[in-house]
Amino acid sequence: MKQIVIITTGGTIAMAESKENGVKPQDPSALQSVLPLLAPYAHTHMEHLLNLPSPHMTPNEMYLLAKRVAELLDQSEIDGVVITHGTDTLEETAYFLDLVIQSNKPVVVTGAMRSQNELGADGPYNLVNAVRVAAHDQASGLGTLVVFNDEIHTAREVTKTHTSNVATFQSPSLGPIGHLSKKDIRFYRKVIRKQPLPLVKPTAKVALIKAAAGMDDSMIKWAIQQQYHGIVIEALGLGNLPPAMLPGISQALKQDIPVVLVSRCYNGVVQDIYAYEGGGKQLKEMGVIFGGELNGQKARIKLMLALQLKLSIDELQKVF
Ligand SMILES: NC(=O)C[C@H](N)C(=O)O
Repeated sequence: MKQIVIITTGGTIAMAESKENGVKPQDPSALQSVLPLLAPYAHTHMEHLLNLPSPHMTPNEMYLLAKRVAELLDQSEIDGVVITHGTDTLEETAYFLDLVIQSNKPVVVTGAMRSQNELGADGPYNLVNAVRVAAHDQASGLGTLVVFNDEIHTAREVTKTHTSNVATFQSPSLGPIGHLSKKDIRFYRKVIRKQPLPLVKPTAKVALIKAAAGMDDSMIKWAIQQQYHGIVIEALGLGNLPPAMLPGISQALKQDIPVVLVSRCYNGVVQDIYAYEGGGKQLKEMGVIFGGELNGQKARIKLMLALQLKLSIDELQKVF
């Protein structure tokens, strides 16, 4: 039987609801009540690393978590790691791990939409499924996975799509890479992993700005004044911006602040196709980095990590 370590970090899966006080964190040891349910699938051990609502997670906690995951996976007797996490920033932590963990052993992130004492609590079920996936031979070499509501998603593609539904995690462009049924687990496609980035403490400040009709460059200029080290812009459609945002972008680039462009559309990649003012062609010529299929919050995590490498704009474009 495989040996899987479960690291708890907080989130609704570690919370309970009271009628007077709403949903709040609990003693994380309550999660250990799930351990007997895991016995048919793997030998498990639980470590309580953090007990945070996931809006309190920062890149520093992501780094501490990644270091612990890497340390555990280096041990030959450990076959995989499962992490329980709040769902609000789960995709950011999962993607952070995906970018920095070198090991091919399974890393699976899960959580819950309903806390421990709510009707239909999904935490225990998701945790059992996460351990089932982490103990599965085909889960190796796929990067960090997110297991939720009977589905297996890659950290690169998955995003939280619903404020409350238990089917909140979706991979809009490509769908899940696998499904769990009562009897088995099916994987449907392979994953092409990129070269991992170094596991370093991310100290760079990266702003995330969403474009909208009629916006100007005041937020970009504010980010420059506040000495942000990088800026991610969620652009319109295929990768286009209102012209009034461009002077701020030029200023950022002149001051060697990289600007990464992704789309506010949740499907597809950004490309330099449109040739009108503010269109992708002009942005590319200015030196804006195109962030492919990533959403804004993930491009921000990647830029934070990539900035530590002190790369040129051209080299940064290759990383993206
Ligand atoms: N379902 C959840 O876990 C949401 C919670 N607010 C969190 O992210 O910690």
